Amino acid sequence: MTAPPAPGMPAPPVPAMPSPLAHGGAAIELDRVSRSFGAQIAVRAASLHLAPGALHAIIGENGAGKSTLLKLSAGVLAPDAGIVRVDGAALRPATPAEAARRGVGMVHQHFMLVGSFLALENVVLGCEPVLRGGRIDLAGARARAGALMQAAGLEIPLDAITSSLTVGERQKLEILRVLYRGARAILLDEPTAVLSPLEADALYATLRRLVREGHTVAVVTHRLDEVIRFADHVTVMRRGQVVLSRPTIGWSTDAEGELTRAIMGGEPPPRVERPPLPEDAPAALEIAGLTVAGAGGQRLLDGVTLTVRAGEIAGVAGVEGNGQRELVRALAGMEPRAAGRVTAFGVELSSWGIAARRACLGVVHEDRHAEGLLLDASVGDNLVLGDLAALPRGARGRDAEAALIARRIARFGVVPPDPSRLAGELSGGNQQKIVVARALDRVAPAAPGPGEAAPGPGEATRAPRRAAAILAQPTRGVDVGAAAVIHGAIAEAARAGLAVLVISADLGELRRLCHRIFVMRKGRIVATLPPACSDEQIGRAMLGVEAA
Ligand SMILES: Nc1ncnc2c1ncn2[C@@H]1O[C@H](COP(=O)(O)OP(=O)(O)OP(=O)(O)O)[C@@H](O)[C@H]1O
Repeated sequence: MTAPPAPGMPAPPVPAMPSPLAHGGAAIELDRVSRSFGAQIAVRAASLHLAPGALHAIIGENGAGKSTLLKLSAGVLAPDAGIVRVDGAALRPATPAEAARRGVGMVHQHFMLVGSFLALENVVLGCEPVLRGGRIDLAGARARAGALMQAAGLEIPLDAITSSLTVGERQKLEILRVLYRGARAILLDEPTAVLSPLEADALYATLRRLVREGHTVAVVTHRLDEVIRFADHVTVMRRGQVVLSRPTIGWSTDAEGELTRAIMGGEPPPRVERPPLPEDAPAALEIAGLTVAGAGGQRLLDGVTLTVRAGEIAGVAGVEGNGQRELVRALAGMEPRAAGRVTAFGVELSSWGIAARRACLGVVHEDRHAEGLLLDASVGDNLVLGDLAALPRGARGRDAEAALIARRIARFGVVPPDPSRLAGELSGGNQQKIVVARALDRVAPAAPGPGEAAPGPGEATRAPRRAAAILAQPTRGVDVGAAAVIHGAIAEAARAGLAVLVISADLGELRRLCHRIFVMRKGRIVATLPPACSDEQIGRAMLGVEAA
């Protein structure tokens, strides 16, 4: 046993514990790498060096080839031409297993976790430590995972069922999985798209810590403020090519403008502002006492009461998992356990079937894969899903359908503009454009379709008419240009007399677009704030913290 230091004597230095993180970083080099999918060239002769000890940001328009570039770096895809090298040696075979063996791990845009497993089981899945006799050494795995969490600054309840974790926790779990496999290079595809600003800051704190340990970190993102605040090096891709790769120091004072111009190859689009709200605008969407009980009887949505007027854009802010998903599902008629009243221009929706509800509300759910798209169906089919029966009788048929699809593709700039492609083959941002195009163009077409009349506020109707757009995370994963198009369409919907409810983790988006911001916490509306409020005010309401 060591004797305690004598009074007044300095304590002897504590020997530094070796970090449980794998040592050093893996240098990844892409040397004139190309990759096509059929006739589509996703990455074209791209060269890039991802150096250890630095955080690299990869940015660019939707469909520019960023995810493909990351997958090539992690052996998920093999290049058609060119070479991927890890620590100077070619990555052969180009498989995820070989990349992992060489210290490269990837966290995908859509998580790859088994929901019914414990978090710890997901950490060891595929590389389970086995005791003599064949039993899995969960105690050993827990100790190793715990040490890694501490070293990387991650907090994850390892004994929780994975499906009960928040999105932020699942994201951390994916990172822990990669570290557990000894990764020295971590490549993350749009990791912050699903995170609140606070969670995103915490993620970058972890990534910066890994960089300090000498790891290589690369992040694909659409959020330019993150690039400016956290990245050491930025690479811009356009149409499959690397068009710029440079350190982030030395930008002019307008770094965001410079990055936007590099991404778009031209001037950024003008910002969309909220349209004026007429003083006498009538109530269009009224929600009274909307409640959703969970399977265990707990209230996921707890008596939500709010009114959105015709022409108003109302925002909903909140830490993810505080009832936002249930609110959207209940409004869409998808929550059998929902109780309460929802009326559209005075007509109670529960008395109408799902088709009538769909004609009256355009809804975008937060998880486009689970609730928005048929990935194995064509882009065209996805763009008009649920709409064809609602077309006026004289306007049905193949030509009308093709015209509707073409209009939606053009209006929202879906790339490639080919209705026959499978939705699952489009880049994430272009998939997002499809779900937003379908919802918004249904209730607020750019120009009224054949036989359609634009909704005007006020008059009494027998059946519910187009009344509202409910949009959860409408610009998640889309580039600057596409976000401007979507914001423009939201403003048009409001000008056409619809009530618009935007649920978003992007507070800047809410403050710019909305006339009022509701804050949700534990299934309730806990505050209603003006758009001029600060992030701090919204943050305090989100967390239930009283003002000092
Ligand atoms: N599995 C696939 N099959 C067919 N085409 C694909 C496939 N994966 C990607 N592509 C195409 O390759 C191009 C680049 O896609 P990628 O996902 O790399 O873009 P991205 O820059 O990551 O876009 P986003 O920001 O929207 O996620 C797109 O045109 C896309 O449609």
